[in-house]
Amino acid sequence: MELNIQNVSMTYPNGKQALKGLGLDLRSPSLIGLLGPNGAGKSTLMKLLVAALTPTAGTILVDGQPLEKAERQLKARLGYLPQDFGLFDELTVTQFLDYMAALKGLKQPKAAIRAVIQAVNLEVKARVPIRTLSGGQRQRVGIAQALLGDPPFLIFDEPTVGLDPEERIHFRNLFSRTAQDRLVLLSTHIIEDVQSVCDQIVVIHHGQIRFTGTPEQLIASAAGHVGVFWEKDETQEQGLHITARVNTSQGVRCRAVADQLPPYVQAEEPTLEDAYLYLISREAAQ
Ligand SMILES: Nc1ncnc2c1ncn2[C@@H]1O[C@H](COP(=O)(O)OP(=O)(O)OP(=O)(O)O)[C@@H](O)[C@H]1O
Repeated sequence: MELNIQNVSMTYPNGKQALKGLGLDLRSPSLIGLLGPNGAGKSTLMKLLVAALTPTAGTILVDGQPLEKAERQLKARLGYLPQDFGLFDELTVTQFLDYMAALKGLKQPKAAIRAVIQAVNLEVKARVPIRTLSGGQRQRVGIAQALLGDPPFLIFDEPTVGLDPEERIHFRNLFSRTAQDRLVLLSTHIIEDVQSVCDQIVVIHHGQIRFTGTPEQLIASAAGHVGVFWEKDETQEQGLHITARVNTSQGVRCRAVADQLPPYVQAEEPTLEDAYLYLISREAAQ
């Protein structure tokens, strides 16, 4: 499965330009992490990819065919978890998935439902009403419906928002297993979500793509731009973007990113989070 996004722009009817001349090629198998601050344009891009919105300029190709012509084929091969996903609270998990299976036109709904309930580890909740589930369990139902029918292309928009760390780890493992033979696009602003599982990262900011590559490449791009120092006075922060500050018994220890580190900052190996913050802070400064 291959998606080519060519010079795509999206301006909402109120005049807000959410995406500006985006270009991106996505190919399976891959687990792609789409990172960006709030309002960067991540959800807009995902809505374009599932044909819930039409771009105001540019082209999206699905296996070489324009999306508007391939829309039906795309939807038949797509599992989508939108950011605001409404569940039918009075239905049980199984009843809801049965309904979704019917919408998807699945031939063997029972076996498919059993498989996805197992995949998201919700066997014990299969027969209880959705209204009784915790936030994490509801999110698992959302993921289960996206997985129904084993689609080769999956889009998850902020799937781990509101989950506790243990649930997030469970999801990461699930995504990584899922992506072995598919194209999975995962949008998030939680770096740990992409760090351990994504083979590709796309950073989007102010409606434009600022980086595409592997996590290692993003980390390498920040080498020499990350460091730590003991804060003596606040003027030291000038020209730096402080990413962490810890009060210790010996004083305040700061971590910072900058184009050029001043002599009192001791360089450190960047983490993925440092590299992401460095990229975003540079954009903000421009
Ligand atoms: N229906 C809409 N009408 C007008 N403007 C919109 C609409 N939807 C989104 N926007 C604006 O477009 C920009 C991009 O929004 P989008 O939801 O795609 O960002 P995002 O990266 O998904 O952010 P978040 O992480 O907060 O969900 C924002 O400035 C947002 O306010």
